[in-house]
Amino acid sequence: MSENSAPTTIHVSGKQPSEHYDVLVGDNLLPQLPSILGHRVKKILVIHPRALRSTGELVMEDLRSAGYESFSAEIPDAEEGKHLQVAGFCWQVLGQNDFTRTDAVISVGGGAVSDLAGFVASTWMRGVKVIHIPTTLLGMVDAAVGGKTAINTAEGKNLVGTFYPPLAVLCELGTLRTLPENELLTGMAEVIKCGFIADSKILDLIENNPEKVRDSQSEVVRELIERSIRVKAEVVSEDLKETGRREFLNYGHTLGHAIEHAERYQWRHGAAVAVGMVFAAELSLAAGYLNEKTVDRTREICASLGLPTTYRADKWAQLLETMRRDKKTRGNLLRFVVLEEIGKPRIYEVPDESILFATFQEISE
Ligand SMILES: NC(=O)c1ccc[n+]([C@@H]2O[C@H](COP(=O)([O-])OP(=O)(O)OC[C@H]3O[C@@H](n4cnc5c(N)ncnc54)[C@H](O)[C@@H]3O)[C@@H](O)[C@H]2O)c1
Ligand SMILES: O=C(O)C(=O)C[C@@H](O)[C@H](O)[C@H](O)COP(=O)(O)O
Ligand SMILES: [Zn+2]
Repeated sequence: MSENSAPTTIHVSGKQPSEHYDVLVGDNLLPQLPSILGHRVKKILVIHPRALRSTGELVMEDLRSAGYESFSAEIPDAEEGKHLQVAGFCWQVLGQNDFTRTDAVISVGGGAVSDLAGFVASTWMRGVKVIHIPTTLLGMVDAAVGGKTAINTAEGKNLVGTFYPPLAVLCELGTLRTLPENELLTGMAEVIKCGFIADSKILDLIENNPEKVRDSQSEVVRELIERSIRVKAEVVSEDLKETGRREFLNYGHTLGHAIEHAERYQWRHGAAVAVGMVFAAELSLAAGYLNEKTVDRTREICASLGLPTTYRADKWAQLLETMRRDKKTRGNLLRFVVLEEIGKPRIYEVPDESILFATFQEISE
């Protein structure tokens, strides 16, 4: 793919002016930062993990040459970064450097970084601007878009957070060059999710391009990124605060988050979501909505990318306990996103927990 191909702009809208922003996908997007930030911003905190130190420095150099005062906060890697203490460290850096309400935060990293940085920006002085520069596939197609921010607590994943739309999202495709293959493939789980809940062309593209789908710089991966962002942008533009349709983006996540918690976050989010999607497809079948062919397709497409499709049988009691704290739960009522058919998700209110256990037998080893 040419490094100079024109960027694609996908607009996210909302009820308030602050809920409108662009997601840019392409190469050499950093020069656009000053026009996005505007002239009132003076100081910028760049939040990144150690693995993205050199990319963070590049961003800071660009900002300095554009006249901004820039600072960095290097945070622990991956899920270790989504902790209250890490947010506290970032608030300290903002405080010690006299950041005011007109200053800004930029995240450089995967979904763990944009979740944490978004949370920090939304709470510092009750909200300063944030721009996300996602450097993983998963960050580009999902985490950096849509305004959900989060940290974990001992009891579960993403239990504390805010809805806080960014000022912009810059998906620099070149940053994916250094992404390990496992990160690219686990990110594909969220792409597959978009395929099942909204855009079946995504599934065709993955099935028909087994090699290109593993090449982060291929046209196929770019198309998958853009299609997935469009799915997410469309949903969150209508329902930022998850009062309805946004719950569909949680397909595969009820069990997925419980697996991440059971594994003490040693599994990647996308890997856990892959198992969660197979479970959700089986539950859709057990509930009488979905056909067996689509369940098989779910298993096959995940397996074709090396994503897990089964989980430990002995963990059921722990998983069920954690799922009771899922954000879709209402009182004692567990609620799952299921499919009627591809592109037609719906909510299933679990009438009797025995159906969950029976479904788990279909995916446990
Ligand atoms: N807010 C949302 O809407 C939303 C949506 C989906 C997922 N999430 C969250 O996102 C997180 C998962 O995101 P993720 O899969 O990006 O994981 P991650 O942020 O943990 O990054 C995965 C790994 O890739 C490394 N990395 C990142 N970019 C790299 C690059 N360009 N080159 C080399 N290494 C690189 C990171 O250092 C890390 O070790 C989870 O915490 C999940 O809950 C949030
Ligand atoms: O954006 C959303 O809404 C999603 O559900 C997207 C998910 O892929 C993502 O993992 C999200 O962080 C899960 O949110 P949560 O509310 O279940 O914590
Ligand atoms: Zn997710």
